[in-house]
Amino acid sequence: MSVSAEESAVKVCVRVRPLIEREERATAEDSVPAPLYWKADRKSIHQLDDGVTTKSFSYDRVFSSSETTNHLYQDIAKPLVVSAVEGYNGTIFAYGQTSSGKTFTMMGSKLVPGVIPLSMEEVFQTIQNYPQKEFLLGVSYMEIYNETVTDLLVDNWKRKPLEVREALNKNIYVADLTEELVTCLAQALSWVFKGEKNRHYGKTKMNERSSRSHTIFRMILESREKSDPASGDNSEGAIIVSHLNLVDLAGSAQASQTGAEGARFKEGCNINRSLFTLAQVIKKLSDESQRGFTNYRDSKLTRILQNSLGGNAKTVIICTITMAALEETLSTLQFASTAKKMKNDPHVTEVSDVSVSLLKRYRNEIVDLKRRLQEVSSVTHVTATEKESLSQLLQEKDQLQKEQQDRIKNLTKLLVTGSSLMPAKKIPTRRFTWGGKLVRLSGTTERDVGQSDLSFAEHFSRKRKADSSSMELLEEDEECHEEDYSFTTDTGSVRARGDSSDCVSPSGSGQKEADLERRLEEEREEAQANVASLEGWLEEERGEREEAQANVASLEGRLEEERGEREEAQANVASLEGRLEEERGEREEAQANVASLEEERGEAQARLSSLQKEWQLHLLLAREKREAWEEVERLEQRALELEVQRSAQAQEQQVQMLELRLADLQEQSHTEAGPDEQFEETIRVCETLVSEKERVFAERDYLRQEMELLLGQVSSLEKEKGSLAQELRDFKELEEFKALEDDCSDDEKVWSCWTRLTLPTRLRLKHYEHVYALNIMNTFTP
Ligand SMILES: Nc1ncnc2c1ncn2[C@@H]1O[C@H](COP(=O)(O)OP(=O)(O)OP(=O)(O)O)[C@@H](O)[C@H]1O
Repeated sequence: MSVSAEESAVKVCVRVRPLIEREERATAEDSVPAPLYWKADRKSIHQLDDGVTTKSFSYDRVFSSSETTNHLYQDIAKPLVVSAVEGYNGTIFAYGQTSSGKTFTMMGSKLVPGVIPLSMEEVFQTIQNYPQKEFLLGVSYMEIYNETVTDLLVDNWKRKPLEVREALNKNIYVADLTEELVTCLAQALSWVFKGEKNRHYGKTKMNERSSRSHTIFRMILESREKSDPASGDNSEGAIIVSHLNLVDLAGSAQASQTGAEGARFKEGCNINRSLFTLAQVIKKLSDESQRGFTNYRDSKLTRILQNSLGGNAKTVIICTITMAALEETLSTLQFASTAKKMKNDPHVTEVSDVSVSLLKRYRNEIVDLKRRLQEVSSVTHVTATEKESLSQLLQEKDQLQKEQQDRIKNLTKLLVTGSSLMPAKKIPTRRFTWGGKLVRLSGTTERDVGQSDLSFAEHFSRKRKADSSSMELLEEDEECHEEDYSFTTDTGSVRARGDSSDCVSPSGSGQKEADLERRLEEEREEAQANVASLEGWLEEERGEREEAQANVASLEGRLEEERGEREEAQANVASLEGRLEEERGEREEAQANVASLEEERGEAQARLSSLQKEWQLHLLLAREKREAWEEVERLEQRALELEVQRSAQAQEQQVQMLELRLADLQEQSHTEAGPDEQFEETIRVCETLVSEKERVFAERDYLRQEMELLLGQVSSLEKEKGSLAQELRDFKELEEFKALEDDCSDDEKVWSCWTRLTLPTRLRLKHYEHVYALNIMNTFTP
């Protein structure tokens, strides 16, 4: 049966988790409202940046934080569960960062049941809609922890790593995984809870109870059109086998966020690695242009879910997010968008091979036992005396009858039908609590792939070896058929026959002896017939043994093959080790290179710091020089002023002296000399005064010249200072250029620096035939 394109597409929905206490608390500490990076509507999610939408993603459905798990289940999971009952393989898995609500969605709690318990309930309810069909249901629960697959339905002390194998028909199966048969919801749930208890949880900074492993809860459903084994009808109708996988993935997280150390850190690495492989596989499958080989082998998770990723299954992905994370939510949404492009090829799988279907084998066995029971029941009419002689035979017969009846009852009860799940009626039908004991089938996964060749006798001997603790767990639940879940097992279709063996026929006394002899004769014949039939059985058994030996031989062949594979794997390991060795060598070389580069860097840094010191010194000297020049200028100015002052004072003193002299002379001339002498004296004084005045003027001119000379000197010093400052700048640029040339391999950068150099610096560089400058000139200058 093929399905529409819509059904073959993988359905992807997003569930938004409400803010949890940790996020609220962080907000309260900052006393600012939690930053919400996202906004959601019914079908899409938008990224917000300051209230403005920057990116949008669309999915089949987006569940807001106010929508319940039941909403989600009804909308997206229920159709898949119903189609699993109809015979399609189905997988639902939850993906998202740690603490985003995957386990809450898949497992839920007592008050808010998750997708797994809701699906179990749905399976048993849906079966009631198919009264013409009979079902055989099994459950398994496995965990992938640190890349090791283990069985969650066995007790801790018995748990061992399980191997993932590929059957001849290419189906992937987990060898030796327990598959428990269930006949009612309570039983199924009890296995879910048992597995849940055995699962690995741990505390991290992000989640008080973080799943540290991926888990896959699987229900195996076998169904076929109903036939009545009691009536001997053993029509060979096809059997449909489907798997319903309910997967709770561990969450991705950065070690820094979770505060993971030691074992938690290792778990985190393995989780991230397998999620990365899952994302890679999905990416490959969603890219139409990349058709071809998909490597599912890089992680156990993708290998086990191979069928659900681009294969024969309907798949639903639930991505869980929180509005209070940006990066992690973005990465989950990107994963979801990629997964949406993936296509599967779901179809109903029918099996006709008896060895593959447990249901078929049970049916055949029931019919066979019925036939044998009828044969044994054909012994009738025995007298009281015969009873005595044949009591032993009768006991054996009764025992055989009882065993076969019990067995028919047990096998019939394992078949789940719509009527067997009907709510209990008031009419006094005979009810069984479930079979008394659990039938436990270790290694039944082999039947999935047509590998098992166990006879029913083996199954029942295994039943006796069943784990007593598991049985105790279930025995309580068996009682809940009526009270808790209103499911009951109707055994009306199974009736024990042959109870008429107690009937005794009356006989006449005359013929008694003759009758007795006749009957003894008949009995002897019958006994002979029984012996013959026993011999026949023996023959059959011999045949079976031979068949078993053939199976052993074929198993040995497989063992041989596996040995070959192991050797190949060992060779691969050796070659990988070789590569590892090479890589180690390369790493060491790279480390040596890094060390030498480090050394060079150290040297360069030392040079740089010495250059910086030199440069500082240079600056200091330049400053001192500048200050010295300023001081010289100031002193010269001062000297000039003093000189002018001094000469002015000297002139003033001379004038004063001359005036005094003149006054003396005038006084002398009044007292001592006559008019002629006085006149002569006056003339002399005047002449002295004139000559004195000329001398003073000459001196003034001399001083003026001196000052001009000094001013000339000052301006030349000014010029010299300017050229020194320019030289300093050039020197600095030169140093910068040299440093850039040493450190930089980027021509463009060097060129841009070159263009910023002043012309004298460029000329100087050219003048010194600086290698790089010349190169640059040749490369860039037109
Ligand atoms: N839809 C929801 N409504 C209310 N509380 C929720 C919801 N989803 C998750 N939570 C709460 O958030 C916390 C983390 O959820 P849960 O353990 O399911 O996350 P997880 O994704 O499975 O984390 P991990 O990957 O670490 O196992 C739990 O306390 C859970 O009760």
